[in-house]
Amino acid sequence: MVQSSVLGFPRMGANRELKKATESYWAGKSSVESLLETGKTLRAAHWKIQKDAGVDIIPSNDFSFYDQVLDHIQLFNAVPERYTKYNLSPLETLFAMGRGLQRKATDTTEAVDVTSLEMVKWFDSNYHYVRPTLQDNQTFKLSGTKPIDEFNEAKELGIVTRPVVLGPVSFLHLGKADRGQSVTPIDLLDNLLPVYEELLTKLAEAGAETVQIDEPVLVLDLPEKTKKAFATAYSKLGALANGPKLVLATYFGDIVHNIDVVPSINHLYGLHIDLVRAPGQLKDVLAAVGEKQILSAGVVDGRNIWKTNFSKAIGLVETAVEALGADRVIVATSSSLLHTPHTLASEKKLDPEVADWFSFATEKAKEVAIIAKAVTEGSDSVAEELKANAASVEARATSKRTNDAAVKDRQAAITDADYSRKSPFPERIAAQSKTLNLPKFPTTTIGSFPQTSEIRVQRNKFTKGEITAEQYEKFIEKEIDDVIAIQEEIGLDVLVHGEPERNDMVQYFGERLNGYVFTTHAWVQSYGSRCVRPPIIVGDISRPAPMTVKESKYAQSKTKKPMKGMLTGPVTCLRWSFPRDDVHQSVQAEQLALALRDEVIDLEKAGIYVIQVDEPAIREGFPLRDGKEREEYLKWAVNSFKLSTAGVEDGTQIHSHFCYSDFQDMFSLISDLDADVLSIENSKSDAKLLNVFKKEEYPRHIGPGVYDIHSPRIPSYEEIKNRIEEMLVYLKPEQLWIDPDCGLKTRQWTETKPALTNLVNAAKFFREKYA
Ligand SMILES: CN1c2c(nc(N)[nH]c2=O)NC[C@@H]1CNc1ccc(C(=O)N[C@@H](CCC(=O)N[C@@H](CCC(=O)N[C@@H](CCC(=O)O)C(=O)O)C(=O)O)C(=O)O)cc1
Ligand SMILES: N[C@@H](CCS)C(=O)O
Ligand SMILES: [Zn+2]
Repeated sequence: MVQSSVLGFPRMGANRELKKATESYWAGKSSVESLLETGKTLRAAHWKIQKDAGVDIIPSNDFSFYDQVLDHIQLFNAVPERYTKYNLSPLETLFAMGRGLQRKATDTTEAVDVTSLEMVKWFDSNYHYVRPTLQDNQTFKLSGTKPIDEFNEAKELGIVTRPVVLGPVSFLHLGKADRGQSVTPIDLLDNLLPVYEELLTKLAEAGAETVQIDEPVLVLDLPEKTKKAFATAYSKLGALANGPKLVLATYFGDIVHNIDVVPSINHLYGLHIDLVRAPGQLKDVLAAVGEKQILSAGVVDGRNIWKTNFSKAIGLVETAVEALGADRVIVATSSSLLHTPHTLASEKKLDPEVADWFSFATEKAKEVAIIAKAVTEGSDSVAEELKANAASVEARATSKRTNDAAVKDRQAAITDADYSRKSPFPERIAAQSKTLNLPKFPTTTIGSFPQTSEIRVQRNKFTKGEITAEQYEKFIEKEIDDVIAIQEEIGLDVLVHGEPERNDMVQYFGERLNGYVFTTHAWVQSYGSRCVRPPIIVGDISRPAPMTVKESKYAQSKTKKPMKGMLTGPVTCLRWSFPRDDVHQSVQAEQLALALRDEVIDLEKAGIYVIQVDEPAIREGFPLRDGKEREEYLKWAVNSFKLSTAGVEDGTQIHSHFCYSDFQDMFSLISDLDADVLSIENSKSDAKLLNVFKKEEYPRHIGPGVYDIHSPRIPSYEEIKNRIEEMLVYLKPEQLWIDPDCGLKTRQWTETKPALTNLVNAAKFFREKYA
């Protein structure tokens, strides 16, 4: 019999209960017991959803109060000493690593001041994990029981789950040496394996027959040493006297380039592959799996919201069954469903025509069960479901909503000249110096200011029709007035309007563009307690009207300082939406670029002479593996940015922003964007990363973020000054801008004002030093 399985379920809850409980606990408004109880309730609810959907193999330990990789850091006692020295509780330590902790001394406790660990993109997704940060003399110890406790918790509810554990090779490969340390993480494998042996044995003792061990790094280009580590690790973990059966899970790509690793793991019970992202790997993998090994076929997309095409999925599964037999095939989600929203049932406002095309986590759980049944018992056993699915797939393929001839005509008329600014950078910056008249070390922020609960409440009232458009507009104008006054008081040079009118930097644009639909409840975790509600691209994209001009123009009218217009770039709009799967991403990016080009030109016409086009997702879109796909991506991603920005005069300054600094393998892309000013994340990474800008003699302006905005802690004046000093080793004073490393929407004003005051004072120090 073909079984069905889910690799992981979203943990926030249908109404983001986990986010609300966590933030309430952080704010001191509710107890730790109440937070733990919410976690328990959600886990039970999610197991039940999957059981009711008919899923045979249900995961546990996919839940986390912050991030699953961070859980493993704590589970293996790989917590740096700067966190353990405060004797915090395990949960407090977890959150301190995730988001930093700054706490004044009390009568009974000492003061705490510690920054967070680095947070990085989970492969090419908009989910962020906390990076294992390792020491030269790193030791590991099993120091917790979370996977076992959660397995037992489900068992008590009558559900025998398959625990999910991040594999040792991925844990180490995704980690890094701590600042000042030089360890190559994979060299720590021998130290780490005994901890896995103990953990797996304990899981088996608790009754876990099978464990899903995630090794997603197998889809990457791996150094030889890392590839060999698979054999070392799994010859031990797959042969434990009393260990569980292991299903090694890979996702987000194919493993064909690492197929020589497969023989070293084909004594394991099973192997999971992502057949949504890489259906072409099936043949090679079938030929390489072990004689008795199970293949878990990931045919239901864990990364997007489109209904599975049953006919295609069944075809793939049947190919596997023909080769291996029904008992050796599992129908699965392609990856964890963490990246999909909870349930389509919450969407009461979606047009039924398009709602019928979607499937969220709860519906996807049903899909794996239906596909498994179709293959096991024959299509007659699920005839109704197959018929409805085929009708839905056909309706989408032929819908008028997907095609707009005017958009296609405009794309066809694009010329080479549309991609280039009028003059090269030296002439542009000379013109910009005249229009903008900025000091050395100009200061700015990245766009958003705190999204206070007042802002959210007013927006919510407006959405529900409880206040009029005029009342809402007045409220937004007042917010803009306030942030301008604050920025002028602090002494920033290039101001922003603060983005109070935006729910999210992508959703906001999605709601204003043709070709998109948006949801009311389809939240997806981005990091920690933060969630996004990606809009959905269903058809060709165009801009019916200006999207940001009113607010930017208003803001500029309220200050003599330059006001920066603020847009989200085409690649980021694409990647942080749920994209179409029937049209290449480059086509969708080009359509977005044309819409944004019109917006950029309209902003300039309205008197906005600094325009930032954010492209934080351009890095995560970079294909995971070296090769042709990367070359193609570099071309279309750069072109779409240039198409959106190149329509302005020389004196208009184009900024771009990326909240990461991992440039080594894509410096050409950064440079080719031809933005006048770049602001990048640099606060958590080693300033040496800037070396690439020095080495490549980067000619334009750059603002490497001087502090980490993801943490509530306030950076001191000295700290920022030291950071700038470090940057000046790599960058010329005349090219350096001073800014935080991302927008301030997630921060409180009590954190923002002192942090920016310290930032401006630090810039003034260098202005005098280099006067
Ligand atoms: C910069 N980043 C972003 C990423 N992706 C995006 N799509 N957007 C980003 O900004 N990726 C990388 C980084 C880091 N990631 C994030 C992700 C999310 C946030 C964030 O602050 N999220 C907010 C939600 C933002 C939002 O859409 N808010 C809406 C709805 C607010 C709401 O909850 N309303 C309530 C009712 C109102 C009330 O009474 O309070 C409700 O619906 O129940 C809005 O503002 O209108 C979050 O809170 O998680 C930051 C960085
Ligand atoms: N302008 C956006 C960029 C975030 S990446 C903001 O400030 O929130
Ligand atoms: Zn950012």
